[in-house]
Amino acid sequence: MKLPRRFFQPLATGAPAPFRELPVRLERMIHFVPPHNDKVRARVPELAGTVDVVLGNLEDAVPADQKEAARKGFVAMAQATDFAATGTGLWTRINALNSPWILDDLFTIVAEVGDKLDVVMVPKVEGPWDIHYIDQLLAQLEARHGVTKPILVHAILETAEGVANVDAIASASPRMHGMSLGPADLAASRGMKTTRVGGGHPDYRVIADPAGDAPRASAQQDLWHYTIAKMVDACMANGIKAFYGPFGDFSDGAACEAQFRNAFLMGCAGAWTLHPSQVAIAKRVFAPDPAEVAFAARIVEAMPDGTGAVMLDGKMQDDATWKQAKVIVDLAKLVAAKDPELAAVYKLG
Ligand SMILES: CC(=O)SCCNC(=O)CCNC(=O)[C@H](O)C(C)(C)COP(=O)(O)OP(=O)(O)OC[C@H]1O[C@@H](n2cnc3c(N)ncnc32)[C@H](O)[C@@H]1OP(=O)(O)O
Ligand SMILES: CC(=O)C(=O)O
Ligand SMILES: [Mg+2]
Repeated sequence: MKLPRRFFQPLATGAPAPFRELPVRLERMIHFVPPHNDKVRARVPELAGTVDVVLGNLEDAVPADQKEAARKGFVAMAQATDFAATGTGLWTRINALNSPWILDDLFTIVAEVGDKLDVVMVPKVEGPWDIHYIDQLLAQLEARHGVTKPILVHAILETAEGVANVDAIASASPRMHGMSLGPADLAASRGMKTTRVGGGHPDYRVIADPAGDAPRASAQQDLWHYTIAKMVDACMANGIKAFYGPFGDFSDGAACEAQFRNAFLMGCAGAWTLHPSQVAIAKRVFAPDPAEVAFAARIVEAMPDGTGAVMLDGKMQDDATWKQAKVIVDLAKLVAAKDPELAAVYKLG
């Protein structure tokens, strides 16, 4: 374990000091772009104003013979658009630590566009040692290329070993931005019997006790509940953010919305969008319900210093519900600052 006083020291001479607190940003969706696809990449300047984060994906879903094209495409798209002008995050997902591509990914991207990059997403993180490696390497590259803003790290939770080490991953470095569930690789790593990318499974259910000859009620359960809860606790305990990952069935918007909403209610800040049709779903889900915002605002107003006990509509409010209300009101303010339509609905001062 590193000494507490050394935790926030830069890991290379000339590298920027790590953030003490994460920058406050609205990240309802991390929109995946395949940078080797010229047609999709050409849309990025227009897309950037409509999503909270644009991520250039270099890992899975990019064929091995297109890895170099994806890397070059990412550099081109990062150079072509002023993401900061619209408050849009620019992220990349690099290849895995054991792949032949990761060094070229980081060496090229930090050299070419390190000053524009907000977050590096690292796949298949198994334990804190993976984060320490990336942390050190990024510091060396930041120093070499004069990058002045620290590049953050986001881990994908997608192996059984990673889940076992989730707390240690979350606290591995002040560079940690957050974590996303990777349901496809995680299912494979765990030996789960599903070919789906996220979402439920019709055979994962509970069944009511028999009651005579009546048909027994049965309901599908959420395969990801345990992992999301564990990830949210690890992230929030360490002041970083949790995200649902991808939902692979683009044809089933309702199921995507239900899965995203469960994650939102459980504490996640956002989810991945792989297809344009999922952006509107994420916008709908990862903004608080206007009726909840109105009630939360009444709680905050009724308890100006956040202490005591009051009754609102027959419901007891105290210091704890004030904190719950603050979560909702603070998020609504963040959303309102970016979305004039919701700002008009929320009517927050
Ligand atoms: C398990 C994991 O690791 S998940 C993360 C890895 N996976 C990814 O990153 C996949 C990202 N998404 C994609 O690459 C694409 O959506 C694909 C290849 C899966 C499907 O693409 P298509 O077959 O073109 O889908 P579809 O025809 O429905 O697309 C409709 C339009 O949206 C565009 N589009 C599709 N995906 C995207 C995207 N992610 N961003 C922007 N535009 C997109 C298409 O180019 C198409 O444009 P057009 O109407 O002008 O022709
Ligand atoms: C998100 C991801 O990479 C996975 O599900 O495997
Ligand atoms: Mg994966």
